[in-house]
Amino acid sequence: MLHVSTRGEAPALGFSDALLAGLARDGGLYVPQTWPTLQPAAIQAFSGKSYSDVAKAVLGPLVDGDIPAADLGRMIDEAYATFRHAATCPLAQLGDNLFVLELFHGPTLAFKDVAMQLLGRLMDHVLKARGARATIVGATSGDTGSAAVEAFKGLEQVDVFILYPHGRVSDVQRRQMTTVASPNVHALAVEGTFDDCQSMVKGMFNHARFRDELQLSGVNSINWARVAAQAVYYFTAAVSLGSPHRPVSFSVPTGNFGDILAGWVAKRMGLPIERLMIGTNANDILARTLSSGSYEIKGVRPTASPSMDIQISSNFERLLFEAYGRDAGAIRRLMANLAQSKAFLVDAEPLARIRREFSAEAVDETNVAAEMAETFRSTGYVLDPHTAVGTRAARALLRERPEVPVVALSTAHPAKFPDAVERATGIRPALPPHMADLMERQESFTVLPNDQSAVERFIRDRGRAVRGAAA
Ligand SMILES: Cc1ncc(COP(=O)(O)O)c(C=O)c1O
Ligand SMILES: N[C@@H](CCOP(=O)(O)O)C(=O)O
Repeated sequence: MLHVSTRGEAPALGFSDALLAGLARDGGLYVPQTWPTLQPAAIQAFSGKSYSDVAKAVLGPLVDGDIPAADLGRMIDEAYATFRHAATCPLAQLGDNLFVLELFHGPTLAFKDVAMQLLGRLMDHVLKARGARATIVGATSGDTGSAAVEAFKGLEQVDVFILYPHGRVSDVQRRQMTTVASPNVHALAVEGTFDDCQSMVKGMFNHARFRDELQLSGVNSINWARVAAQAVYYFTAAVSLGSPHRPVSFSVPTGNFGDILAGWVAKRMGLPIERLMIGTNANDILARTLSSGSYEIKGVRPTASPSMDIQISSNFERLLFEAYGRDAGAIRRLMANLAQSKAFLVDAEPLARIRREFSAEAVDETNVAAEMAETFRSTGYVLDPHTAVGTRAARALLRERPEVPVVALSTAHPAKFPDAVERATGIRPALPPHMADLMERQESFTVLPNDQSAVERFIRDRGRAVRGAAA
């Protein structure tokens, strides 16, 4: 199976090449040329299976033999053996037809581990098979970075550079990135926002000489393999609630749109998902876009859910590509408008298509705190502030269709955001034992200006120094 770019001007690539490429050479994002589908009987057969076995069945047709099935299966088993829960991603019930899908039982306590534990193994496997090396650059608002550092630390084939917004991630998130004493891992505190970090990463991919010289690779959800791996938990959750015979809706705390796009992919592959609810925090660009059709960047506001303090939702481009009937020219036009005037207008027909499958709800800071407090008071369950956006938005779906179960994705463990959780609930959640000494560990990071050439210079010098030392 080949993968095509949403902008239509980059070479079509197989799964392994798309995995290493990250961003397409025309600035677009890779998607499979066609969507494989799973028949209802195959989906029903997931009932009672382990998370790893469902992952093999869902990812098999997406990888399509590009990595031998036995190797893929072994890497899937190893990736999910790192999770601390027997079900990998268990469901908990908060109320009538309201469920939370706990995606935070991996090593760094956020949903990113689900894909990243596999991605690290896949990349290492492909690079070793080719006798190649890669320089991974990633932008993070806190969680992708920690998951990437954990998944790639100590690997011989890669140097990892993670850009995060200086002073805008939680202490736990920062320390997860800055206390890993591994020579191939570099935490870069950029004097800017997450959006600045993300556009610098995209800028590096679009700088052909730098990209080729350093053999750049990406671990953000611009990398198709990230989204593919995240589609799996929609299947496990829906099947445990009676799918494919019973439709289920999902509510997803959303920033870069990768997680909810994975739900759309699961639906495209045959999972009967009724609605996909985009939950945003006060950075509500996607909620505004769904209601008005106008995607308009207004500047980021810091919130209690910092990982979602994002304006440029990269993966929305993949949805637009589908909503425009895979018209890459239309996507190039929208993205050129975005680059030029920080806005674009979604045309009426594609907007209607998006609205047929997606709803959106913006949850402001008062309601995020109220959701954490009320949920704790009524159920004893402690939500992290990102998950609270998802459950609050889920309640809006339930008001419309109380008979359809809604699964809110729980994207982070509350201990990653102890200050916000304590303010809302009075409870200060403890870190799990494997991270108990996190606050005492020695930190190492470099502060860099919000300037692509300065960051490129650092990466070029440091990558070379590391490779020199290893030689
Ligand atoms: C804890 C948490 N929740 C939600 C999100 C939003 O997910 P996405 O960027 O895939 O929309 C993020 C960041 O990606 C996150 O770290
Ligand atoms: N919230 C994310 C932002 C990056 O998202 P990604 O899914 O595209 O990697 C983070 O925690 O870094």
